[in-house]
Amino acid sequence: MSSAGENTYDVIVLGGGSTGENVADIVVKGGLSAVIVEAELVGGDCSYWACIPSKALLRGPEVLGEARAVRGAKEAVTGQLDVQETLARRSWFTGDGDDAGQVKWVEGAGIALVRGTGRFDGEKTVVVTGTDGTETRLTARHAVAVCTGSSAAIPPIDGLREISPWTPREATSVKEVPGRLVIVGGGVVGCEMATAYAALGSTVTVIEMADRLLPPFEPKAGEAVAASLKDKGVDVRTGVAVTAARREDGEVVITTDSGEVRGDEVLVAVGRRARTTEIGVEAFGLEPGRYLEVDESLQVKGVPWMYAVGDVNGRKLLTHMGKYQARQAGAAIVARARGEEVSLADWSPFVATADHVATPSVVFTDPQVATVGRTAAEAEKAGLGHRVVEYEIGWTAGASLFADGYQGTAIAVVDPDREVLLGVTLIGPAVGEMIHTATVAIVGEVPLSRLWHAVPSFPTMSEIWLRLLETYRG
Ligand SMILES: Cc1cc2nc3c(=O)[nH]c(=O)nc-3n(C[C@H](O)[C@H](O)[C@H](O)COP(=O)(O)OP(=O)(O)OC[C@H]3O[C@@H](n4cnc5c(N)ncnc54)[C@H](O)[C@@H]3O)c2cc1C
Ligand SMILES: NC(=O)c1ccc[n+]([C@@H]2O[C@H](COP(=O)([O-])OP(=O)(O)OC[C@H]3O[C@@H](n4cnc5c(N)ncnc54)[C@H](O)[C@@H]3O)[C@@H](O)[C@H]2O)c1
Repeated sequence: MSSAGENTYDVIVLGGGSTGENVADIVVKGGLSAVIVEAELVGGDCSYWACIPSKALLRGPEVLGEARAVRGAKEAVTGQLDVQETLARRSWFTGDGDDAGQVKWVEGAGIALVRGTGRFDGEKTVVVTGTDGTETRLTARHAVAVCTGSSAAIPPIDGLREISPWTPREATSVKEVPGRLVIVGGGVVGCEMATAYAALGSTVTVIEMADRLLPPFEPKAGEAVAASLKDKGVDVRTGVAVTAARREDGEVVITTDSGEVRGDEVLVAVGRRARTTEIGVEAFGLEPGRYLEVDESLQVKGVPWMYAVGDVNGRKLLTHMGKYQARQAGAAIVARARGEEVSLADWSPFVATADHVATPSVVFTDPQVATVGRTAAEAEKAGLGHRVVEYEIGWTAGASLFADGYQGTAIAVVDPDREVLLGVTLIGPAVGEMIHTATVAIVGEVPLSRLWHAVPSFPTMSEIWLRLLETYRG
């Protein structure tokens, strides 16, 4: 191996996904120098194999569904989804795997980039091995931010790994739609991909081991998504365990505790694993393959110069939360480099408090599921006093204008002592754009008595806020 370079930066960012890019940007804006080490594509999973391509695949069917739900417009929708154009639009968004645009952004932001696979080689030191075997040794003056993300988990099911199942990467970068797709896992990826592939023309089977789809969400969310998937011809099997998998005459055969399912491909969507297996964290007493445990400023416990930000710490596996953590960790790194005090109190500029109490997410199924904060079950588990308020979104004038026969539910979990929101779930078409209102109310701990003065415009779906408050008052 040759040694191509020896470089010192204030901060090394290991992994140039959406999280790593943001850590580097914040520390450079704070006056420090930073280098990003990236093994694959700058931009990471979100840009090429996750959020962006999956949402691009889902948007066309969603638009058609919205048009078909309005009398007068639906008569104009006489054709079917154009599958090739849908795939082409998806590929346009991912740049067909070319990260030149993001590299340009990195350069413009004043961040150095070293391509290759990084591994710790001593305190604050990372050795990067390029594809040609060249090694570059990088040293950090202040911090190394581990932003290596997560990869698809493959459960230890007899024969499954051997049949090279699809992971979300294959599902989101598909060039040819399979006739029959079996999806193992009815969580967020499973439900979104079932929605997309049903629209793209596949015959889809979803196998979920829990007793409902989207288990961590309010039960009505999984029920509504299951009903809609079934309407679209998807075979939804809940409470079913997969016991074995094999390929037979070009087919995949998935054996479950209640019979066999056959398909052309199988997508495994049962969650994620931390990408910490081969980065040398064992040298610092950390366990490879596990999520890195951090304090509220995203500093790795027991290793003060190391930060773990984004998916790799396992706190919230969402792009926007990784980027939020990046802003907080970046601010903490800059402050500590200046010798300034870093407050770990809730909501300080250096901590990721929203991870615990106000994480929003939108599942882009039909109907959409938009949530923030705690579900009723989570409030119960945390021992928090709570009252649940529900209202049918379709009863608002805004929703009834948005779609004929609009079906949807709003669920608010309220702290009855402080009279503030603990959590909100919205289930229905286009609710994703409404959830930020709830995020602001929860982060701001806005009392319901004050929220009463936040008057929603008529006739918009936001009228749901007034209805929820009226229902709470009784
Ligand atoms: C199908 C799917 C759809 C999703 N949709 C959404 C969505 O709509 N909204 C949302 O908020 N979230 C979504 N997510 C989750 C989201 O993709 C992740 O939370 C996000 O990508 C995490 O970003 P990250 O930067 O922490 O990790 P990553 O994006 O995984 O980036 C980590 C980077 O580190 C690099 N790396 C790893 N190891 C090394 C090493 N040793 N040396 C150098 N580089 C290394 C990798 O190559 C990678 O580029 C989705 C996930 C999936 C699977
Ligand atoms: N729109 C979004 O924001 C979005 C979209 C996709 C993914 N994501 C993120 O990516 C993460 C990973 O998504 P995911 O769907 O892979 O994980 P997930 O944790 O959301 O769902 C995995 C599902 O698989 C089930 N399961 C586990 N083992 C199984 C088995 N052996 N057989 C059958 N079912 C099994 C679980 O019960 C669970 O319902 C999500 O938690 C989310 O944070 C977000």
